[in-house]
Amino acid sequence: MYPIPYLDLPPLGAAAGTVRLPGSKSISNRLLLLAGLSAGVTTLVDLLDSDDTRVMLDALRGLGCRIEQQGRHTRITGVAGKPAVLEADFFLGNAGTAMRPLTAALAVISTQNGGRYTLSGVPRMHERPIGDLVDALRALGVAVECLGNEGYPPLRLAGGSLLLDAPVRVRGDVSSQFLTALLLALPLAAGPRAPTLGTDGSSLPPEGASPPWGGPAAGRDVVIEVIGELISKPYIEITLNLLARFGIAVRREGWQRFTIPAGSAYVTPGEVHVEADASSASYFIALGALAGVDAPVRIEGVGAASIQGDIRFVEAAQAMGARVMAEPNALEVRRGAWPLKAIELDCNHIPDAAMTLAVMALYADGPSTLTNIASWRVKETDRIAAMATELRKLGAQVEEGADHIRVWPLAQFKPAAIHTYDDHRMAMCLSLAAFHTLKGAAPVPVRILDPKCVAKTYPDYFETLFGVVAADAAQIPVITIDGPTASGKGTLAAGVAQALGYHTLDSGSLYRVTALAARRAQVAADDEAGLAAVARGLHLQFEGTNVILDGVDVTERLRDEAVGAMASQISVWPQVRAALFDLQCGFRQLPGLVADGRDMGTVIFPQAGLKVFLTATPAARAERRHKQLISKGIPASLDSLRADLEARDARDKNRSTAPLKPAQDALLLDNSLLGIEASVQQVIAWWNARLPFDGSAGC
Ligand SMILES: Nc1ncnc2c1ncn2[C@@H]1O[C@H](COP(=O)(O)OP(=O)(O)O)[C@@H](O)[C@H]1O
Ligand SMILES: Nc1ccn([C@H]2C[C@H](O)[C@@H](COP(=O)(O)OP(=O)(O)O)O2)c(=O)n1
Repeated sequence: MYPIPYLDLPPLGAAAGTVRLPGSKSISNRLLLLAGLSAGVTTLVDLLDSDDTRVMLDALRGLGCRIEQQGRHTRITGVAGKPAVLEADFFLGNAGTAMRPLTAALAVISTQNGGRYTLSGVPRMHERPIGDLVDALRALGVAVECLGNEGYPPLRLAGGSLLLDAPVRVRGDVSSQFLTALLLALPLAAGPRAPTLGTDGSSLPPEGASPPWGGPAAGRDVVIEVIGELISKPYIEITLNLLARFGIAVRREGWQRFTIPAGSAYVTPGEVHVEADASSASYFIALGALAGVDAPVRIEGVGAASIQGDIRFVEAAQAMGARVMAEPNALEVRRGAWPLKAIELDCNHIPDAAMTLAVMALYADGPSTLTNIASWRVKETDRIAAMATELRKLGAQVEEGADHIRVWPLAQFKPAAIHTYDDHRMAMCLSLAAFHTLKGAAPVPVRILDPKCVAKTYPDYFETLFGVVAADAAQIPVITIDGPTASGKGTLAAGVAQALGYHTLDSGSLYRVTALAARRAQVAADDEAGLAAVARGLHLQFEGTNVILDGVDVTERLRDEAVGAMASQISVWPQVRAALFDLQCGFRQLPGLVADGRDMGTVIFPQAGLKVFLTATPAARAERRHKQLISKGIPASLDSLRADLEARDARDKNRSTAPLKPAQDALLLDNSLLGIEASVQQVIAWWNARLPFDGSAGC
């Protein structure tokens, strides 16, 4: 995940490779609730790990479920429909898949155990309507109070008595999640009730409940009727499918009437595998259609056997020209028609994945129209408005209606800072606008603001994307920071890289590790050919900022002054420098690089977008190095450090190959009196001034 204010995507080219997607959010949260309501232990394999599932897990813990997580397995010990917790406040973030079903389940439970529960979320959650569910629950006899605006969370559930003689009626034309919520919760009311015993052993109704409080001993049929035309039917199919796996065989008459049979009780199936998220697959299906030119983009974890409605996004992508090969549990996607073919599509059956089509439409051969998408307006944000606004920033012509969007193709993209509205799908969809595969168009980058919003369903989305796309190396941004020893290059490079989500190259560590390996192999500091052979033969791995030599972490060893001194000596040899050239260039990877050393701007990355030459007075640098060593418990003398540092400066500056000197176009930064954070901010400001994004766009 990139927990940074913005992530810049350079122009992207071909895509190929395999992605393994995280588990489905819809399936994960439904399974969690069902497992929590069942008796006994349910093991969920490959459960999605995201904000929304964490919210649901926390709620289940709050109800008294035991949760154990180990590797790919999550074990949930359910409360058998009877949580002992009678009062609790649940904070559910912006997770609609937690808010709706938990509201229904806790409503029924509160009528049965006299419990008092409140459910709240982030401000956006309090703007997302839940009135249709509240109306249905009130008609059912539950005391539901809207604590803010009527028809919206936060809610208080305060018992009541269930009136089950007439069918429960719920609207189905705004969101199918209300029906899902009732289907998941009402088996609690259909099953046989064990009587509650008074202290004297007599059968008592729970406090606050009026008869009939428990229903007949054998249970009763619970009938749900849908008012209006039910939307997003595939999500109801998922709900029914998962209920069946927990032993609840709902009888369905068309899409209007659903009967939960008398005596129903949640029975854990033991272990359940969570299939990958079909909505998340849509970004990689689109990727294949846009950029799967030579080899396919292979998507594992979801395929033709999926129970998720969004798998039908495949048909939409095919209609736009994608070539898709579907296996039961995997998909392979390549570009077919190019440009893509414009479509006009009723997207009621794929509301979430359809957002991806709106961005694909930029690459089509005419205007594309997506209809029947009114539900977009009540999602994480008003997605029709948000999509129209952001596509227009890219330069596209967009028509927006109450329940449709029309997008015209774009010949030349504008660099844009894309707002994501705390909506994971906005971030993931709009990342596809970074592809520049249209003939004659100048490639431009895309800035995604608040990229961490993808954590809602796909925390590693961008890392996965970068794993399967290629970019022209010249398009991958590089910032170089050169300067003398102890000027703070490494510290500054790390700070800048962290702020931008970029990789780092500590080139000095490569000279240091060569020096260390040479010492071990007893190759002398003046044996140029021998040293170059050592450099070429290094077996290195990099784990974050740690350097692994021959399988051993040598990061700390590399900082020894003796190793540093030898590094300075051996770095004068042209053959050694040449031997390390390709290794250094290889660090230029998506989404960008901050490289520090002596010749980053002059020799290794002469085309870098920003070159900084960092200096500080010898006194300040000696002081810093002294502090650094003392803090690590390494004894050091300030005078000898300064003498050593000046000798090293002289050697680094005066060597004939790649001497230490500012590149002609480098910006000088003397940080003798400038703190670390201020130095980082200065470099970021210089960097942003060189980028084509509108600086006022929220970062
Ligand atoms: N701007 C600064 N002000 C004060 N101390 C700094 C500053 N930048 C870095 N330092 C400190 O100086 C020491 C040397 O920094 P380092 O990044 O290792 O230098 P280099 O990579 O140039 O050898 C570290 O202890 C670091 O925390
Ligand atoms: N790009 C580079 C990086 C380092 N070197 C050499 C010169 C330095 O004295 C050594 C060690 O570099 P390093 O950056 O780790 O050293 P300091 O932390 O600045 O003391 O390697 C180089 O010649 N070219």
